[in-house]
Amino acid sequence: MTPILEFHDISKVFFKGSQQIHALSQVTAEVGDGELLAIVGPSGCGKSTLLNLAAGLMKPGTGRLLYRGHPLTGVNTEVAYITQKDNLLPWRTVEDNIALPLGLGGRARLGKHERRERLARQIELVGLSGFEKHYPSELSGGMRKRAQLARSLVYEPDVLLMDEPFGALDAQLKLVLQAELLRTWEGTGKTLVFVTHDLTEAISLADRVIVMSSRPGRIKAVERIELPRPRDPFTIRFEPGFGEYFDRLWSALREDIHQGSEA
Ligand SMILES: Nc1ncnc2c1ncn2[C@@H]1O[C@H](COP(=O)(O)OP(=O)(O)OP(=O)(O)O)[C@@H](O)[C@H]1O
Repeated sequence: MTPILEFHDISKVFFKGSQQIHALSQVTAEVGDGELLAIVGPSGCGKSTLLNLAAGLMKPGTGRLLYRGHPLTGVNTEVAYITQKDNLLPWRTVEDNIALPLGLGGRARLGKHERRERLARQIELVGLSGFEKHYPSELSGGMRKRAQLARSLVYEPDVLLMDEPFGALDAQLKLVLQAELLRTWEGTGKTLVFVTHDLTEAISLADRVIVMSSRPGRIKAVERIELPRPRDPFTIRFEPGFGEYFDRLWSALREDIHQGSEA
């Protein structure tokens, strides 16, 4: 596995007035090029902080962070980041929201025709055809997530970071969107880092699952998920082996959930 992201002995402390918050402690981990990595852990253990570091939105306190073998300095323009917050622009239509990254220049600078084609392809891929002219307030929660996903994928980033993208959705819709995400990702060779509280979701989607301890977040366990692909999130939980993965990961997670959770 060639690493695309490398966290070497990373610690991160936040200062809030006189208070110090030790978010991460000596985290060493790699994300393989083309891998789907899930990160689980109790609330407040530093999962979003890890994604913020990977996106170059903040710097590690100590330790080294490499992207494709080079130290990351500044914002990482090779990644797309779906944060927990829904940040669709309310005054733009679905189509204009999704097209936003295409207007930002860099390698996304495309001709008019290619731009229109790529936009239409992406809208179709996430099942939003017919809703191009709608505003975010006119969409359901699931549709807004789809629009966010399309906006992140439209400029074809090498790495997609997703912070609990389906956390607030009902169980059925979550399964539908997991299936769509897998269909969109499988076979692309792109890297996906996915933070979730849901162990079943982590096992269903990921090549590897990292379990973090309660704050300060450390890597507590790493499990390679050898379930076959393509996967169907509706049925994969009934595959032989799924239960064993669940039991092992849950026993790593359980004690920290009870003692350290802020939820
Ligand atoms: N900018 C900041 N300033 C101060 N403290 C912060 C900042 N960002 C994060 N923290 C603190 O660092 C800790 C880790 O936060 P982080 O958001 O990474 O956790 P998380 O595992 O993603 O949590 P959750 O699962 O609840 O989203 C928390 O205690 C949080 O309050």
